[in-house]
Amino acid sequence: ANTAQTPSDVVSDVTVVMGPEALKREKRVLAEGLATQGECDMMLDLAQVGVMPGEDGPFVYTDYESFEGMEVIQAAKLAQQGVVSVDSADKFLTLSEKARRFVHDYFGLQQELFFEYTHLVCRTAVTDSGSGRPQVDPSHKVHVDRCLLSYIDWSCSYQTELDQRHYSAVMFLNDDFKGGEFFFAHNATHNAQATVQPKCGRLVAFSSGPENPHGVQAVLQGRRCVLAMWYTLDKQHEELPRYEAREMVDSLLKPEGDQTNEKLKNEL
Ligand SMILES: O=C(O)CCC(=O)C(=O)O
Ligand SMILES: [Fe+2]
Repeated sequence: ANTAQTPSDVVSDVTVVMGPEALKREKRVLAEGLATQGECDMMLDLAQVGVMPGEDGPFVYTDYESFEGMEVIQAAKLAQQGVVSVDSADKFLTLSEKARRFVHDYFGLQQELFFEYTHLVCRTAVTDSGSGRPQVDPSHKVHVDRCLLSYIDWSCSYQTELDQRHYSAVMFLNDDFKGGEFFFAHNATHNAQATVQPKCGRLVAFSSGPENPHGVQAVLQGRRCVLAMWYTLDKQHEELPRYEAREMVDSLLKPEGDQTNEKLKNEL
């Protein structure tokens, strides 16, 4: 089994717990240690305050869950407004950056790997759904991140708004909910081929193409939050608002003392 230490020097506290053998395919990895409990709690607090209703359409839609997500720029703006802590917006950026570096190093990429989209996402079970939920009603149907998967012949059609996605990663933030397992699917069925239990600091990463159909089992109780990330090798599709978010957060993080000194200098 691929249980070797991470090849990454940069992300040294991360351990690979499942490789291609256990996960049944190349270009799949499960790692732990991407975030501490304290860091997960900060992300959960951020999600609690600021997640906006999602507009993610039919793939995530089920009547039995609500789906909400927040982008890094939204977190930075909320920090600026004093609605969320600057530290949590900063953590959103640094945790996702840590994940990106791990994915880049683990898959041995020679080229730079850019963020394409970063999303803090929660799926919450409707509390009064009772036993009405259909037997097969996943939180997120089997899909491929890079193309549109046909449920008739399992072919993948490439669409301009998706096909720049080259790698995907999901950092789990909590486990206090029922259901919500992540799974890789067999190519031509919805059945799980390898299942991953969400847990704070755990990261599943994979190449985004048709070799990696995957989904999320129904969240039956509680709220499941993750940091979902898509990366691209194509700089043209880089997630530019990250730079703006980083600048905003950096200026908010500047110690008070510095500003006072600036003021003093100006007054002298
Ligand atoms: O939340 C997860 O575990 C995976 C979500 C996912 O596959 C997606 O949003 O594309
Ligand atoms: Fe996905």
